[in-house]
Amino acid sequence: MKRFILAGAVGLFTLQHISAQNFQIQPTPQQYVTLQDSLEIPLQVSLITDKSYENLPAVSLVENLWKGQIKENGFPIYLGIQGDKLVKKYKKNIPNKSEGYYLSIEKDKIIVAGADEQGLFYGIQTLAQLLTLPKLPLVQVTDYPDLPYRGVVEGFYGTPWSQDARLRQLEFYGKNKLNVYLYGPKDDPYHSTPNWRKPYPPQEAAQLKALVDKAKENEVIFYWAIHPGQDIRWNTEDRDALMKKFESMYELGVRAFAVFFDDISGEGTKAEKQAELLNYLDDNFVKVKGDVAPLVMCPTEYNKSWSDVKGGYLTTLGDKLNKGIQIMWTGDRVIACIDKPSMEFINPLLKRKAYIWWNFPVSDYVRDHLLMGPVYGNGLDIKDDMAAFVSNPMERAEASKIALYSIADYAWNLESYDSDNSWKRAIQDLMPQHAKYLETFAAHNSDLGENGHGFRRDESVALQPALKALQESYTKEGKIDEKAYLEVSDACQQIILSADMLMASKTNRPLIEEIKPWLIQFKLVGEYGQQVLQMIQEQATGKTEDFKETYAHAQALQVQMGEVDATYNQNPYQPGVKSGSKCLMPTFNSLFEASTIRYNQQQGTQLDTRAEYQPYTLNSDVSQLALLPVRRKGRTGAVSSSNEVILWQSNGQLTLAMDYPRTLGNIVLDLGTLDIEGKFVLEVQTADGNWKTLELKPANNKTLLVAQAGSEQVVQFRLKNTSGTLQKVYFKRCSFNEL
Ligand SMILES: OCC1=N[C@H]2[C@@H](O1)O[C@H](CO)[C@@H](O)[C@@H]2O
Repeated sequence: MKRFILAGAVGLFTLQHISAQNFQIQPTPQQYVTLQDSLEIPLQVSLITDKSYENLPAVSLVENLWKGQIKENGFPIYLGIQGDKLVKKYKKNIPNKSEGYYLSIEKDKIIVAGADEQGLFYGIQTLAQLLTLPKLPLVQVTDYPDLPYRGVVEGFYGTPWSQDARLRQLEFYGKNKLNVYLYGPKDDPYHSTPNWRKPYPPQEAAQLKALVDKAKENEVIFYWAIHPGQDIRWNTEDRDALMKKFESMYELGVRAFAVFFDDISGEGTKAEKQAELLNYLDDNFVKVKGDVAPLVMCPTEYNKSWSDVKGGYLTTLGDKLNKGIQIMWTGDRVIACIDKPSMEFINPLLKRKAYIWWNFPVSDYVRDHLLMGPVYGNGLDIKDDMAAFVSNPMERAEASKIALYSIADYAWNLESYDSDNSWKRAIQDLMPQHAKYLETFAAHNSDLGENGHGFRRDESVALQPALKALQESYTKEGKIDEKAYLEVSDACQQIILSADMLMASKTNRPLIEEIKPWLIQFKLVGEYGQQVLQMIQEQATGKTEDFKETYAHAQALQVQMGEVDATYNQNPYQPGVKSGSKCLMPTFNSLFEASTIRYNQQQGTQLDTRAEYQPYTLNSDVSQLALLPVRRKGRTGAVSSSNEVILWQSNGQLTLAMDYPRTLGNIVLDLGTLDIEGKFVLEVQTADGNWKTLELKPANNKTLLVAQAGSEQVVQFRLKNTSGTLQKVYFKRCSFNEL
């Protein structure tokens, strides 16, 4: 951010943190100048503004800030928009940028002048933030966004956000200067196949109307998206059905529309047809209505790893789609940070700036993890390369706000973005009373764990050196690094304290309710860490009589963690509750095992040394399957499912190997189709090394297939594409149970 030091008649304007708390305006403004002075917050104000602004969101916002204290002879606040007589003399101060504003707080008046009505609204939002300080600092803020569209696409798989969660989100977007919300929850049947052709029933329609109104109040463009591709027919009947659906949404007040063609297969994936349909909508709906925002579309090839440039899908869209239509892009992979090379690849193909759909903090492919860490990894030098930056969040709306706060910060002012500083402010904003505790929780609940996309995040960053030192000194030499020991021990205390304080918090209950399973687990992780620290201490100092009980206590905590993981959040994809899974738990488990091994050696005992054990190993030469994690719960094993279409090459295979021969019961598959005859073969290798084919039978009225593994012990099983050609299937389920 550019800050100015101006010396002038009224003395040196110097920069200072406006108040002790290192207060910062959010998002970080392009320029602000603070004077060496402040004023008491005016108790009564008078609004001087053009008559026609009465119903503007900006004016309602000011009226809310001084509820009932708007009086004729109050402290004057001038509200204007570039071109008004009222703010004529500030003409040169108002940035010539859409959504820009100039805010000046002076001894005898406040001026808020917007480049447009959105800018005026944002100037008031900034004023609202300054009003949270004890006194109003004298400032001059000249501000505007780097990107024209910034916001959220509710585009994840899983439980759609509730009405209340969405209303809170829209308020949050207003406060953080995010101006776009794209409504596209995959599991809303009226958004996607098969009911996209039907109008919303009255209750849902009323709820959507309420969202549209709330969005308007917060200067957020409410995009309603449709996801017709899985069963759309390229004929006038479906085209008219789509127009009719758009019309019904327009009746509800929707003035911005999107068409998503992601994660589909078959007829709907044809670029020429997609372009033809969108141009038709553009010419016959958007342009006819005149008050509708530019169309946004999500392509089927929405990331580089899936695009076949020579195949021409992207260039067809780039060449044929009307120039005003925005085209979304998730980057080099489904889940990837966005940088200059990514933009240099896609923009020439689309012949326009890509509209970035950033798949973070979405967690619908790692549903047992929370993504509460800092937002980092996107380029700070690409503000002129993107048409938009919208985030696809977690199905947990409140928990997503840590990331969304920073995404707002990044997208408004890329060059000044500082991920760690922004993350801390996001946490402070979400839970002012318990920021310290929420920061402890968020710091250790940020990585995704192993996943099919291979996307990872830092976790437990501040504690990593101590964890590493403790683990190395003990596992290698049986010695205890005292400094590291104390640091980890304090951290475990902090973890337990934070979990308890957050679970009992009276503020932000919606957030606490969302993350409660993870808070329960987090506390157990802290307690487990304490017991493991005691185990290595007792083993190293020869306190053998205590070791056995501490060991038993640690095991009891392992059992409880297993039960939490088996009880909460039991979705069919990545069930359970993982916490501290990248650094804390692996370290504690390795110390548990190492101290038990040493104890057994010392005492000649046979205590079970396994902390948590994974007997199944996945191997695959199908790239979208190769990294999928395998989970074991009790006697059931399951490969994590994928949301997208799998390009399964001919002879491609997936194998699941056992650590030693085991007797399996059923093997259950769901490839999104029953038509696998002559396409896929399932075989098992028995302990004698022979392979035998298993018969897969439909198991329900959908696409589930089941095979009996037989009574012999199995070393591995394998699913192979024997069709001789590429197969496009889903990978919704691959699970098995041990007898
Ligand atoms: O259009 C981009 C896109 N569509 C899918 C895909 O990204 O992966 C996301 C993360 O799994 C998922 O939430 C989304 O619905």
